[in-house]
Amino acid sequence: MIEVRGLKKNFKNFEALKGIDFIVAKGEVLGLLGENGAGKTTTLRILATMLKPDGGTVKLNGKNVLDSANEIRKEIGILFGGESGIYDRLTARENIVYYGELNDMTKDEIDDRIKHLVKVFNMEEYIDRRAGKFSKGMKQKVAIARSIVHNPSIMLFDEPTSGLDVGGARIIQQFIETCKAEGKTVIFSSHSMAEVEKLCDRVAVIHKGKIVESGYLKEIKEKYDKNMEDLFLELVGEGNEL
Ligand SMILES: Nc1ncnc2c1ncn2[C@@H]1O[C@H](COP(=O)(O)OP(=O)(O)OP(=O)(O)O)[C@@H](O)[C@H]1O
Repeated sequence: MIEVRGLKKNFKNFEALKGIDFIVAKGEVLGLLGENGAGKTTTLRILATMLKPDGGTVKLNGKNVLDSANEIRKEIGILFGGESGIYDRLTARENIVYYGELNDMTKDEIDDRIKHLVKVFNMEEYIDRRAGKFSKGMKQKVAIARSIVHNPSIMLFDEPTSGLDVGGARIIQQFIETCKAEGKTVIFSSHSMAEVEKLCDRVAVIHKGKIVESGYLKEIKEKYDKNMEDLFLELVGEGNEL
């Protein structure tokens, strides 16, 4: 469960978040939508305890980011888009072990979990090879496996499919569906309306640091009687001049 109420964040005197509210229940996927610079990454970084909020309340599984950051980190998995962040000089296994150790797992716990993840992601052939020569798709799988080595109940994705080809994006989308099926609480940001329509239960649209619409995708689509793309453009006030 994720609860965000009145969340504010300033960078010097620039108000990046001006009082954001949304909730995501266990087993639900929330799509965070917004144009470049709207505040999506800032919101996700606060949820991931990487940035401190300046106002409002942010709770993950009932724990406040301001006083329970260490506990929260054990309950969240983070997959941010762009470079996978996999260490080229380490093998796939070593990359995953390293994250397990960062999450205070014992060697036996890590070994058991890797056995499971290798099967789930078909990594048998390359789990003990150095990551330097891996394809983007292989690196993506290692990055996913690493993000869930500690079996978190909450997953945060920031534009996870940006820059990936169709196959790579499909791996991530299927992973998001698996997270939902396993009852995890999921938030992901995206610029792809097709992806949002496919994966989300709820959406929250951010515009210039404010939520301009949020709720269940189905209800919002009924309310506006529009496809996601037209609806999004109407909400963020773009395209009207065409
Ligand atoms: N560390 C920082 N210092 C100053 N300004 C920042 C900082 N981080 C973000 N901002 C500003 O805050 C605003 C929101 O940025 P944010 O990265 O959250 O947007 P976003 O919705 O994730 O955009 P994108 O889709 O381009 O990734 C932007 O105007 C950005 O320039």
